[in-house]
Amino acid sequence: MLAIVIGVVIVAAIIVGIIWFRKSRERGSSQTAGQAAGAQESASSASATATSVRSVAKEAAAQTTQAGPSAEAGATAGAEASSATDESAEVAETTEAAEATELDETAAQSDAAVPAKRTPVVPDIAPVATPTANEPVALAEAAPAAPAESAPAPVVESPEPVAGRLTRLKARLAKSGNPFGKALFNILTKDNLSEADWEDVEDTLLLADVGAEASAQLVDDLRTDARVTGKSDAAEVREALRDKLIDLVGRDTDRSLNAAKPGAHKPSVIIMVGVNGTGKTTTAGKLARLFVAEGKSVMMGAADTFRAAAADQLETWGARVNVPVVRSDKDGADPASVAFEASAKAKEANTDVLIIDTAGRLQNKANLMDELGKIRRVTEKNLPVDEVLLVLDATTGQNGMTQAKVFAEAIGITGVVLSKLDGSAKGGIVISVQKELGVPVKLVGLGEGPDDLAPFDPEGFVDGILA
Ligand SMILES: Nc1nc2c(ncn2[C@@H]2O[C@H](COP(=O)(O)OP(=O)(O)OP(=O)(O)O)[C@@H](O)[C@H]2O)c(=O)[nH]1
Repeated sequence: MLAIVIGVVIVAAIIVGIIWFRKSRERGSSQTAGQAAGAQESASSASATATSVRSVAKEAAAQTTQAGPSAEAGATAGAEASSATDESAEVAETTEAAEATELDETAAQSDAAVPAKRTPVVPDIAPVATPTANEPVALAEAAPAAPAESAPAPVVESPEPVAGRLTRLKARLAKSGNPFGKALFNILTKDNLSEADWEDVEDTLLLADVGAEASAQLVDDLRTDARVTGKSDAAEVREALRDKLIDLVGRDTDRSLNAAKPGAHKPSVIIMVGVNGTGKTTTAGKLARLFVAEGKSVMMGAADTFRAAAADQLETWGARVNVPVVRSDKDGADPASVAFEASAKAKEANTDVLIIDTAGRLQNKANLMDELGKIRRVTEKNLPVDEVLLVLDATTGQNGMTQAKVFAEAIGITGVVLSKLDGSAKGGIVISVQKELGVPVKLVGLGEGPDDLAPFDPEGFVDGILA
């Protein structure tokens, strides 16, 4: 009996032991499962962070993809136009590209931090980020060099000093087929001048476009001068003739440009007028150089909107001596609006001189009056007009005189530029134009070279035509 009881107790103890062992095993495995779930959660959150960084990286990479071609376009535009807008666009695009690269690297680092979840995502990033991020960076590095290569700094010239220009050009004047003074001298040094010789003197003057009135006056003066009629030596005849010619040209006339006078307005405005083809644009360019040679600051206004190439021509002249040109990009724009803008800009920049080029091709006097009057009026809203220079082609002689009078009536001129005197046999126009228009010849054009414009000097001119 005792043995049976002991056996039952042992069996019960074994059963309790088994139950306890099982329960404790179950508790242990649920803890492990919880820990496993926690670990899984952290892994997912790390993965989420990585995914969000990647999505920023993707976005940046997408911007980079867009930035690629536009940066290229920007670089090209910058090279061609050196536009500030393009440059800043380029800078912005370049920054985006660099940021994209940076973000991409960050994303890659984050990925590296969660190797377990990274494997399926990496191929997503890699193909997008790598090629597109690198392209613009390469372009960005190349971009600053591009404008320097395609737009070399223009060479700025130093114009020839003004003093002595006419001396240099005197020889050209003598060779120009213009030495009517020399023809006169040859007649006047003959012995016993006959009436026919005096007629030859007058004809020579008329052919040289001295004008009827001035020619008759000169012949009278010479006939009464004992140094000429008294059959004295050649040197005396030459001296007498030289004196008379200088008097006729105007020995003491004030020929200085108003802009160069003490107390000139600043900016001092000069308007160039004249018939088409006389050399207005060329003279405006040469005149700018003349002022630059004197150390003055200059601006030009391209109000010749009639001839399409005139503004380009003026810009080329300006660029050579660093003189800015105000122009319209539209062909046939209102010349008065260009003059207005030019005078406003010159005033703002406080330049010493503003030179305004105008068109010469006007059908009739009413048109001319309207256009030139308007140019003058709108300019005067900003600045007073100190000078109106009429450019007269010396080769056209008396024909040009009629047109010159129309311009003088239309706008009122303060001086004449006699262009193309180097190729003219009609240098006498210097005398007749002054007599008929009542204004001095202030400048002469003696060639197509940039510095072939000189202040008119009566003695130098007479010496040139007597040589
Ligand atoms: N030989 C010589 N040629 C000159 C001189 N001045 C101007 N020219 C030439 O004359 C031609 C016409 O000059 P432009 O300046 O274009 O004439 P423009 O008056 O502005 O002409 P439009 O705009 O049509 O009214 C050009 O070939 C110039 O080189 C000069 O003093 N001597």
